[in-house]
Amino acid sequence: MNFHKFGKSFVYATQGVLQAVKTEQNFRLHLLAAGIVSLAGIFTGLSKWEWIIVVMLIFGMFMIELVNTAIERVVDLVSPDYHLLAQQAKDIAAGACLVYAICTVIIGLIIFIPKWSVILF
Ligand SMILES: Nc1ncnc2c1ncn2[C@@H]1O[C@H](COP(=O)(O)OP(=O)(O)OP(=O)(O)O)[C@@H](O)[C@H]1O
Repeated sequence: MNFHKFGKSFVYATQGVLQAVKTEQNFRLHLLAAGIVSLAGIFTGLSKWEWIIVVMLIFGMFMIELVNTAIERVVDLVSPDYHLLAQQAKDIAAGACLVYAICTVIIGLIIFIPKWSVILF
């Protein structure tokens, strides 16, 4: 196993994440949302399995946003001018983020609402 190559891949991947944090407002919004959900989880008191689901949803959102950003970059590179396929590629990639975000909201509500109703009523 080539540890030097592995180390370099890790550095490049970290650079990619930092690049997305620096340039993508949506990514920073997801970071903020992740912080709020984590605080809500701490104050609500989630079980181990609920935390596992919440952490998977949060990191899944980061992952899909990174893939979306990569698609946007490639589209901008190969099609700086207007093209219907470029539009569709960007819109479909954004649609994937939207679908996943809706999924996280639904699962979040399923986890949190019963706990909040016990606390409140
Ligand atoms: N080269 C292109 N050809 C056709 N339509 C495009 C092209 N680039 C962008 N668009 C359209 O404009 C929308 C916004 O694109 P824009 O590049 O401004 O933002 P983005 O890269 O999708 O997102 P972000 O603002 O997060 O970087 C796209 O979803 C797509 O519908």
